[in-house]
Amino acid sequence: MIAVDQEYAFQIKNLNVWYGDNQTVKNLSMNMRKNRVTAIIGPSGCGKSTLLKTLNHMVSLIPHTKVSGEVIYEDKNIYGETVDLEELRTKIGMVFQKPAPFLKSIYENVAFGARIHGENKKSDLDERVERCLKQVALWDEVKDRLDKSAIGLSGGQQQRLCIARCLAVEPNILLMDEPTSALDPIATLKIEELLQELKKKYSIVIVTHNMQQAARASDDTAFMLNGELVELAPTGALFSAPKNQTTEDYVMGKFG
Ligand SMILES: Nc1ncnc2c1ncn2[C@@H]1O[C@H](COP(=O)(O)OP(=O)(O)OP(=O)(O)O)[C@@H](O)[C@H]1O
Repeated sequence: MIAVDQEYAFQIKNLNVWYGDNQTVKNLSMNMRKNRVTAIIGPSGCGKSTLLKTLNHMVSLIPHTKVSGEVIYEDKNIYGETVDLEELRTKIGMVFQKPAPFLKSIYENVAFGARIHGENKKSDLDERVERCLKQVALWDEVKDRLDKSAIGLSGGQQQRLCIARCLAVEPNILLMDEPTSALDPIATLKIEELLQELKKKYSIVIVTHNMQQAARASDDTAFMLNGELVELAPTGALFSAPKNQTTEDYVMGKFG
């Protein structure tokens, strides 16, 4: 019987990930709180994205990958028990670095997710599309052009649309892999503001290169180095009074 703490969206225990012979996550244990934004920071190649991809089992789509240890989500170790991967990836949505809307209308990008969730009635679909676009603060900007191609939106709008598409399938977790790295500062701030709204309903894990972003937008921050977790702390504490000297050097910009 697994000890599940309801406070946490994920409990990770002794997690190891290998790509072939290259071990990229090393004996990593940490908990990620529900309805909080957890930021994962660390230098390029330290394993941030790999860690994120273990959380929705995406890592197992990559050939020659091996995972050991536990990721407990809800009441299951998703690496120890049979899990319905389709359902898992519905409940744990993912937003990528480069916004990649479908080559469809704005409406269809969101309705697509809703249909997967089994919604087919036009009035219900309309209602859900509107609700999701409002959740990402995009509705007012697009309500008069819902039938126009999503590709005509700005990068920041496209990224908010991709988040709305995730929300349409009713996840409870959002994983974000450097969601603002392709965006300008204003669009970036909009997404960061959005996170503060979304965390009321969802648990969010964000990988970021941008330490200011972690400091501004997250509640907890995990600092990784060479596949290991160096330090996990409430964000204010990690940046102002890190316990570990290596964390301090990193957040002071001395390396990375
Ligand atoms: N599909 C893959 N196949 C083989 N090796 C991989 C694969 N993806 C990542 N790696 C390797 O695993 C290590 C960790 O990569 P990962 O992308 O998780 O790091 P990261 O901290 O997110 O890096 P970045 O900040 O540059 O995106 C790197 O050495 C990388 O080259």
